Amino acid sequence: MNITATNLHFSYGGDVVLQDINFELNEPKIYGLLGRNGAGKTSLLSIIGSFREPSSGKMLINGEAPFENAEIMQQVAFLYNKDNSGETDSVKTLLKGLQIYRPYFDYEYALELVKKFKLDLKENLSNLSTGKQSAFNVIVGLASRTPITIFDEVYLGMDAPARDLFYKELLKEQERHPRIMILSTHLVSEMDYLFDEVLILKEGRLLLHEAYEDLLSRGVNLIGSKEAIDAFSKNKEIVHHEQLGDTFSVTLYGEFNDMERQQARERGLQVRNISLQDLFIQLTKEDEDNE
Ligand SMILES: Nc1ncnc2c1ncn2[C@@H]1O[C@H](COP(=O)(O)OP(=O)(O)OP(=O)(O)O)[C@@H](O)[C@H]1O
Repeated sequence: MNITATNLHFSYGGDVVLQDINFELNEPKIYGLLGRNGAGKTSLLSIIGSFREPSSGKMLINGEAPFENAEIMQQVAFLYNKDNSGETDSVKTLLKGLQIYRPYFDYEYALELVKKFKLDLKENLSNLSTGKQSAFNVIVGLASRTPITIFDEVYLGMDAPARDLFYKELLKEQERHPRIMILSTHLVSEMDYLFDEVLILKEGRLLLHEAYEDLLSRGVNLIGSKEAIDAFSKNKEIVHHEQLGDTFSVTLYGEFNDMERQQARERGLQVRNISLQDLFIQLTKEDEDNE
């Protein structure tokens, strides 16, 4: 399977929500889609999930536009925090029903997960707690085994042990049945270890798309004297800087190789790699956050 976005734009009425988005996801990997509130994550995922159409440009799945495309829709599961208040069916009835239109759905596996997440099969979905309804979405996404599975912040209602269970199941599933999994989140520090690749949206634009390992090696924090820091941040992208008394600290984004690290240490600088969460915060900072 592959997902390709080319010069994709999307607006709600007159409001531009996504601008000039270009990327290709073509391997069965776990992709983390990060962005601050309102960055456009749900809008982008709903286009992949056949819920919406781009205003211009293209979103193609295996070369075809997903919108109202029945064949493609069977290959994609888009899970989000749905309002289930009108739902009158039990968990069991709903899971059984999914077998009809989800060709890869594994009912036995769904039952296994129901036990693990401690859901009551006979209970109406609408009567479950918020966290258990989120767990239901997680179960549907995992057991659907669709070649493209999208979780749009479904785990937000779940408590920490339940989220942990989800992450573990996700990794096991990915090993057994590799697929394109896209997870949107702002729980970056909790989920970063899951990601093979990371996409960051900022104000409707794709800021970056990189392998997680590469991304981590690009974020470096230097602490020390102004002179030494200035020398080492020349020609680098400075994403954050601050002064604490006589000590300066900068966060750089870009190649910072072993030799440069060694030289920086020799000049008395502390050199630290930064976490994806820190990098995310620095890269998606708005101008007013710096004031
Ligand atoms: N149904 C809608 N009608 C009009 N504007 C909308 C609608 N849904 C979203 N938007 C706007 O689109 C922009 C992007 O929203 P979107 O939900 O895609 O962002 P997000 O990154 O998923 O945010 P969050 O992390 O808060 O869920 C926002 O400015 C939002 O106000």
